[in-house]
Amino acid sequence: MKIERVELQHLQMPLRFRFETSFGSTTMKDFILVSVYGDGEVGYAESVAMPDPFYSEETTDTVWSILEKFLIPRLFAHPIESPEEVERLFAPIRRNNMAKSALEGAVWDLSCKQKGISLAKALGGDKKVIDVGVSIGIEPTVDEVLAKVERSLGDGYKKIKVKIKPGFDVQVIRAIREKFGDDVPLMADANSAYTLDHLHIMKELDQYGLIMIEQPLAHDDIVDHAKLQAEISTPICLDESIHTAEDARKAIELGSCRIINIKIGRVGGLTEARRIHDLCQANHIPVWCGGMLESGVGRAHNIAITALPNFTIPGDTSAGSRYWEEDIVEPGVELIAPGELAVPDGPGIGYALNQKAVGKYVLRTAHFRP
Ligand SMILES: O=C(O)CCC(=O)c1ccccc1C(=O)O
Ligand SMILES: [Mg+2]
Repeated sequence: MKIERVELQHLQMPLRFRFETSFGSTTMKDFILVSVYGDGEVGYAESVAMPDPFYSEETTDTVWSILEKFLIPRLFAHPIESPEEVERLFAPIRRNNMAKSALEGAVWDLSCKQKGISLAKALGGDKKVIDVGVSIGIEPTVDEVLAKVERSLGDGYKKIKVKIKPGFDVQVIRAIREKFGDDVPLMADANSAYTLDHLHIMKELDQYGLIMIEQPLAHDDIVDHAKLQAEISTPICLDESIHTAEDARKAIELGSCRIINIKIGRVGGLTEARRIHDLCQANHIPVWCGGMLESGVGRAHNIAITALPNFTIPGDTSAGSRYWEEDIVEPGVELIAPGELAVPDGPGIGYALNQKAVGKYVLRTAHFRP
């Protein structure tokens, strides 16, 4: 593969809403856009690390640093035939999965554009349309959550995920069930806010027919999750605890979850994301694609991986206009029917960059050549 240069851009985009989870709240999306150039084409991807190390240990600045000091030099130093080889190239560097994923994803996009095939197809996905859901943050009041649920159901979203934390959990779920009924495909995401001491709350939540409870316990745990799963009938879904296919294998063996949320950035790239997908498929564990408030670039990558067959549960990749006044891709990532996104069939991610918008949001840029 011909790789001539790499560009890093640190972007800051204002969100249309304040997004709160059990670990913090944000009104600004801060990320690194990676562009890899070769043979007249450009591949794009974005890093999903946040400015603060609250969801994971990585931050926007650690991603920049690891890319600059280690990953980009390794990519330049070792010729590769295909994007599948990038993972092995980066393997000596421990963790830093979001940094790895940002560069690996841009190489995947570049490779697809050089070959003239879509990223979804290159990964082995053949869906033309994917079902998607929304992720609703913690709000100052239950009524504000209800208003967002109502709007999301109106847009036809196929899964409603609400964030919970101790003190803002059972009453939210109960209110949603009372107002919208038992048929709403509903789930809760705790972002590791609970321990086994909260078993009584988990047993209460267990009464509401949730599709799943996402990451109730510690971010680095799979043992207590197995104990909890044995106590409740609602499937547990792991997010923060799964960084590799090996993590997924162990969690499945232990019975720590019945569903896995795959985030390309959290697992270090598209190659590992697909490996986890395949492992889960072989073990009858359904998967779905999580979101990290991505710009259109990250959203396009999420759509491509969701085209794989074992992504049977609607993910968090909702329309770009929910998040942005002006996105950095053209056309915008928008619903083609209620709760449905199209899988582009153009080369690579299938969306073009809106350079004028990028120019509006960029804080710093750096260029790298072999
Ligand atoms: O709308 C989205 O992109 C999903 C948002 C979301 O749930 C999330 C956003 C940032 C960090 C962690 C999570 C999560 O899934 O836990
Ligand atoms: Mg989550």
